[in-house]
Amino acid sequence: MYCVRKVTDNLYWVGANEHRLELFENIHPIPKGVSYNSYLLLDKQTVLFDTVDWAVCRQFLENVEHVLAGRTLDYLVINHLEPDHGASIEEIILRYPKVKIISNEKAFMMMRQFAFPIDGRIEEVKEGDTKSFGKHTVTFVAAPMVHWPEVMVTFDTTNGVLFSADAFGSFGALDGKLFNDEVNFDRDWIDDARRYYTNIVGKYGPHVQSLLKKASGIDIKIICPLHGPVWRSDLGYFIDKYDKWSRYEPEEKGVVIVYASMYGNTESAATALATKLVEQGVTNVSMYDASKTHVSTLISETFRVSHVVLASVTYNLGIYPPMHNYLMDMKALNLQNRTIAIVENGSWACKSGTLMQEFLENEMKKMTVLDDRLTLNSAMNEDKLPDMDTLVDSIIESMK
Ligand SMILES: Cc1cc2nc3c(=O)[nH]c(=O)nc-3n(C[C@H](O)[C@H](O)[C@H](O)COP(=O)(O)O)c2cc1C
Repeated sequence: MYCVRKVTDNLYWVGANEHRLELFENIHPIPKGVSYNSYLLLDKQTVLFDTVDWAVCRQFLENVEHVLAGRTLDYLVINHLEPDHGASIEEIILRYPKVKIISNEKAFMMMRQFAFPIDGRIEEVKEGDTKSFGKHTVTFVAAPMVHWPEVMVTFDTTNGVLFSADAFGSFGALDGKLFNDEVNFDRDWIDDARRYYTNIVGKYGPHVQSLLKKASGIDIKIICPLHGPVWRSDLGYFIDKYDKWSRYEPEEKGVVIVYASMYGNTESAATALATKLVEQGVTNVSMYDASKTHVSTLISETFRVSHVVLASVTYNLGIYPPMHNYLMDMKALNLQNRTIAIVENGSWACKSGTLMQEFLENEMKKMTVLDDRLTLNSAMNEDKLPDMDTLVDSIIESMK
């Protein structure tokens, strides 16, 4: 059965939802699923904007056929070639053999690498080019590394619709809803949207900044991303989040405590520290076990707040592996501009604190490590209470 939604006059969502996939990009858990969005414009000519992942191709083809209602497909615009959007290109070509594909040089190069039969049907565009399909005229805007190097976004100057590729996307299946005003985004979607942005696009903050700069010069009315809700109201809310995330600015003053503990003593110290912070009025505190929390959530939470406490045991003279993995991921995603407090534990040769500090200061950018480190020898005992109090004071002072 087809399942489509009207976005605005002559424009339809023909994407599909995925509920069975465990791991997006075979890394990131998506318990709430994901949508692969594709949009079909019925103008004098018919234009499809991007395709979908192979897993939902059947549903997608049914949707396209339904909206076309007997018409043929004239154009396919590819803003982003990554296989979760480009995998169904060949199927579209097979069904609509006269279709012409509009994209840029890099995307066509990749289409050939992926062995799509595109020759004889390509129309190459570059930054600033325009194309009219009848009533609608679109402009193509390069957005390199707003996830992959070939990415572009397409702006419909006739109705203010921005086909934004992976920008402004979210994890989460739509399940009948389509628009941001049909969901409670701030309650039900923002955490997944943040986890999507920070883990998928987070590394490319400066590139997102340059896209935002270009976008600020155009009158956008509707944002059609390739995943998650379509934005037709309150655009500033989400643009502001993107601006903060891509500048590596925290959204909130708050503390995330990430602890790594084998026998519970470091965890117990982390809980005592959290309690003292809350008692002193810092209530925006969250705690995560590095062993049990997927690193994509740790990353997302670290982007959210201003302060992070890293509490780790020493493990064979090193940092405990899940904590080390989290630090490596932070570095890979270019995360910066946070204040870090360190709690270390060791039963005979405590090394984790110094190693974490060296990593933060030497391998990452603009990380402020507080001087007052808390060092535990196996467990948090009464004699360490003054050191913990000093660390708590230091965190609170740095939040002012
Ligand atoms: C496999 C293993 C390796 C460890 N290696 C070290 C080490 O190299 N140096 C050290 O001081 N403590 C080491 N420890 C002790 C821990 O760092 C920590 O003090 C102890 O596990 C208590 O903390 P916890 O209850 O939070 O796990 C090791 C513990 C385990 C189980």
